[in-house]
Amino acid sequence: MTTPRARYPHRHLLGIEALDRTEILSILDAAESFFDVSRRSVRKVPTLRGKTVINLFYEPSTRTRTSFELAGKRLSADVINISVSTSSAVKGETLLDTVKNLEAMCPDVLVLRHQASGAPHYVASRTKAAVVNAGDGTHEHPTQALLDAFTIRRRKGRLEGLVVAICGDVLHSRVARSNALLLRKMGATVRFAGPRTLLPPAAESLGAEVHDRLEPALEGADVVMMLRVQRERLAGTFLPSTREYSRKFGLNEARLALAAPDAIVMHPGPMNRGVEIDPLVADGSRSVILDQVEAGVAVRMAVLWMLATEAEGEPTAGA
Ligand SMILES: N[C@@H](CC(=O)O)C(=O)O
Ligand SMILES: NC(=O)OP(=O)(O)O
Repeated sequence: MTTPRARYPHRHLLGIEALDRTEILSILDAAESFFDVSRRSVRKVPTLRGKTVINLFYEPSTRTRTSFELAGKRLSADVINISVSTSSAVKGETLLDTVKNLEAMCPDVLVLRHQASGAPHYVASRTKAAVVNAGDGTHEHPTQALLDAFTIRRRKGRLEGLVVAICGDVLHSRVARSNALLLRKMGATVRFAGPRTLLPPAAESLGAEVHDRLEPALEGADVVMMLRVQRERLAGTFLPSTREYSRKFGLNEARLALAAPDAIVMHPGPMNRGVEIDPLVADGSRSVILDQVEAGVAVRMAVLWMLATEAEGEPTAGA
């Protein structure tokens, strides 16, 4: 297996905001080279033998935590998972104390999900380990945007010039924010759509068109990305009722017909079936939702490889 030489001059992966186009392409190309190993079409590789990855998750996760674990294991790293509900955080230990204690065990990479926006940035400036943001509050989820870009590029052959509609609870979505940043850097057009109460006030600053109805955003779109209503972050009444939300903002087959004939449907998961997406669409022939999950392992392999080998100079993968 050969992996392209990486161009990734950062010590951490905290957000898409700090990456340029070449660095994004570098990660996507490295992920391509790891794809066969990630799918187990090829035996695992010894690239990160002797390295340690710690997954520290303060919020629930199925896809991100599992795929970081698999990614590390397929690269032969030692991977430790810490679920905060069974850690000493429940006894009152602070985030920084937890990180300092983990650091004493010499991890190379710390993968952190936290409910506070900015938590990975705070930790990154206080630890020797490379930090990966696995989702911080309503801020960023960079590896999700990278795996989404990987999935789109595989299906469409490019990112540049595509029209991507990102629909639903944009306000609370770190996925929407990271995707908008990445897609704009790669030359795609981004449209946000959702009820006014779930659209961020500064959406235009992300370079996105903003619509308070789904239909104009879907018109001719190449990619339709639906978002979950993040009830855990709703601090008040943002929605009249789930039924009305689904009637006005749910993606069904009739609405999907407004998009380009070869449009693909995405969702970062977890889905609320029957709320933001009709099961017929979620399981339909245009859905690439499980391809996104599959891509997550290859993309996270690329990210771990770049960060864990960064200290040793320009990385080239072992095989
Ligand atoms: N799983 C994604 C999206 C979601 O939860 O709706 C996240 O953690 O941001
Ligand atoms: N897409 C995503 O981040 O899923 P999880 O919350 O299950 O990790």
